[in-house]
Amino acid sequence: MSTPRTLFDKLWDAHLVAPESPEAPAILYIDLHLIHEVTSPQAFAELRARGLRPRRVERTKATMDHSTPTLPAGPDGVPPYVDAAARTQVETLATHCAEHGIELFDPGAEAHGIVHVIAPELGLTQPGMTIVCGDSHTSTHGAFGALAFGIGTSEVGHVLATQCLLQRKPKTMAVNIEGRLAPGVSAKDVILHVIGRIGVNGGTGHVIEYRGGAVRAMDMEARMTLCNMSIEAGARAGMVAPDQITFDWLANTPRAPKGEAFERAKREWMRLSTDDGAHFDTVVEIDAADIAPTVTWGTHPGTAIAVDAAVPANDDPAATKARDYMRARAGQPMAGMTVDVVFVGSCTNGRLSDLRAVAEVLGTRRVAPGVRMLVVPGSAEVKRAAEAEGIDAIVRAAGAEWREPGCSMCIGMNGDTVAPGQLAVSTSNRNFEGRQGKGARTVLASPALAAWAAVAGRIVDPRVAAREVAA
Ligand SMILES: CC(C)[C@H](C(=O)O)[C@@H](O)C(=O)O
Ligand code: SF4
Repeated sequence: MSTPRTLFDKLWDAHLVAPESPEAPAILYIDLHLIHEVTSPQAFAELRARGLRPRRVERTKATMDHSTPTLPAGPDGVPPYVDAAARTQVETLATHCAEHGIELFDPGAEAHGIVHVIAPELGLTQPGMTIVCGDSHTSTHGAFGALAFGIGTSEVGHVLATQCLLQRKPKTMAVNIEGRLAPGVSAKDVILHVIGRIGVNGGTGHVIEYRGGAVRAMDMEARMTLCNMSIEAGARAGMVAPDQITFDWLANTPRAPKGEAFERAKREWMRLSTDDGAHFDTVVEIDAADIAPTVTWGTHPGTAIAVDAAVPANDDPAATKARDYMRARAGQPMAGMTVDVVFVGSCTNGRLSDLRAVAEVLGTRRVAPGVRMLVVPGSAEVKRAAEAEGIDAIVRAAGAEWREPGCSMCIGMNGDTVAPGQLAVSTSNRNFEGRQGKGARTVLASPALAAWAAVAGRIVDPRVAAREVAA
């Protein structure tokens, strides 16, 4: 009998061009290379300087998302870029794609939006693949049982030129989430809880496999939310073994194999799970029943606590600094904090199920006076599907802004920013100082919690809010 292997081991072995040695990292074959406007310009410049051309253009797909405006183009047809640099960045990618024959999903295309939203919905992301992108949240694609991770700009150039990547073999971590999630607890609460437990460096050097009954019960969008934030725990990648839920999703995507080819692929995909008895370097056990609606109090995602908890009172310098920046008092309950902005969107929570959760809370309610709420679908497809259900109408009637797809206020590169000192409840993945704008204070949360915060004008426990409404 051969040694039992983890899902990660199987993917690693299947893509190994040359194993690692003490002198050199392993060489891995890359099945899908996603590129966007922020981390590709220097890579293309490097190629040109060396007289090289992309090796496998059909395995390279491009999109624009970070610097693209979320307001429609003016009468001149030019999108309202925040500045000339943003426009140049976007136009440079278009030029590079045209020059090399790389398929580009630009705002003019039917399919466009955030790279980690469009690749799965197109079916470009498939189980068993190695997927890289010059973007840390590439871990999202691991939800399909792919080995997917972010790479640096010089590596983008390397992959463009060779379709291969130099990598040291990471360690493996199992995060077992057993039991059932309580009502009102979503995948976002789960991943915030996990990061709160293991810390922002807890996954360093590891590839995480999320396992257990609570994960198996999640739909694909929830699994993507889970894998998306693996990087915020320091992990190289996150993954979930593919199953019938994965195959059903893929069957409805335009680029997945069709007919007999799909059945053949599915037979291969079904082998992509961790063998019984396979060894993980690190194992973390989580009881799903322990997970509450979760928020962050500080300036990194590891500061996740239950929404009914209080800002910790520990007096180490980092905590003091974070409390000062957040203008939060030690011992202050999270619930009740005044909210200025609510952002719903990003590659973490900008999918249809997320917008449905928001619409369900909003219903016929209105955003509290003085609160600005921005709802940004993750892709054109998400936007179309949401509009077909009337979600845009609910959002607008509530007094919130309904935008074009893109990264938007997750990172603020396109001009959608939070003003200095304002507190934003955000469904995105990073609450670093200045992330959403200079001096902006970010509280990470699920879509449902964000929507309740918009309605109340303060942070509220969605369980309490739902109970009060029902009473
Ligand atoms: C701009 C890009 C390189 C960056 C990343 O790598 O993740 C961004 O997407 C982010 O979320 O901070
Ligand atoms: S939505 Fe946010 S996290 Fe995702 S790729 Fe864009 S900037 Fe990065």
